[in-house]
Amino acid sequence: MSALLQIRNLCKSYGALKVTDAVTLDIEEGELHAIIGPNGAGKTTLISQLSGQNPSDSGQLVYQGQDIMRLSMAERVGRGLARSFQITSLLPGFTVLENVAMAVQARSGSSFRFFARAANEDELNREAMICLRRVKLADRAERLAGSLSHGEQRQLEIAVALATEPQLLLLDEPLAGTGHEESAVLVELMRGMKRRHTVVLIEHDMEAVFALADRLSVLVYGRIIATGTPEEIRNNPEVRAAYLGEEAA
Ligand SMILES: Nc1ncnc2c1ncn2[C@@H]1O[C@H](COP(=O)(O)OP(=O)(O)OP(=O)(O)O)[C@@H](O)[C@H]1O
Repeated sequence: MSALLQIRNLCKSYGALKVTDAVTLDIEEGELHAIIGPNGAGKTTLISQLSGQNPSDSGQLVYQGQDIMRLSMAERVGRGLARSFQITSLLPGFTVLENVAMAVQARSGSSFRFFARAANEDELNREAMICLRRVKLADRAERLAGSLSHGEQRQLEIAVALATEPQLLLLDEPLAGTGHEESAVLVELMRGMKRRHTVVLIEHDMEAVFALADRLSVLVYGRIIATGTPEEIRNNPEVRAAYLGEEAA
């Protein structure tokens, strides 16, 4: 069976700087695949190329057997490939529930036009509450998004992404800036998402990455130098030399 997402020779340069250098990788259905690498290795750029936010110079992206290279970000979301957006894309003056309900509506598009207005709103809120329960934020539904703690805002970002019903979810540093307790909540949440969603995760917290990932790829200067299980990556001499060092032993 072919992979859910096939990445072939994907490239991206900024002027003379080759940020994504012929990346070839298969993302298998149901796996949590972490992409790790030093600062500036090109991880965020790669995720942006997968989501369609950032156009690629060349290469191939085949999702569910179809070429998606030329599809816009919205079209990719429509096919089930979504990125969790940074906190800056949350609407701080709207409630937590409203933030998620808007994402449900964006995904559902015209299918809600046939409902009467009140029924439409009830249905949107009902679906939004399901997403909030999944990220353990149901009790914050009526709070303004801007009043949430940093960790809760990261949970909300994930709820907004889940509202688009993604099959493949791209998560860019969901633990960044979170404290110990907040990060434990988010790790549990990601563990709960495994299997149900295929996840590509970028994360610097190696403890979390090695605990969660089914497979990892190591990106250095825009090139994938290794892909394997946590055990294989931990014991790979090239990876240890280039990135993990002795601390991951
Ligand atoms: N819009 C841009 N214009 C020019 N250079 C860019 C642009 N975006 C990223 N870069 C450069 O591309 C390289 C890769 O950046 P990127 O943010 O993808 O790396 P990263 O692995 O996600 O880093 P970090 O772990 O620090 O978040 C860096 O050298 C960065 O300065």
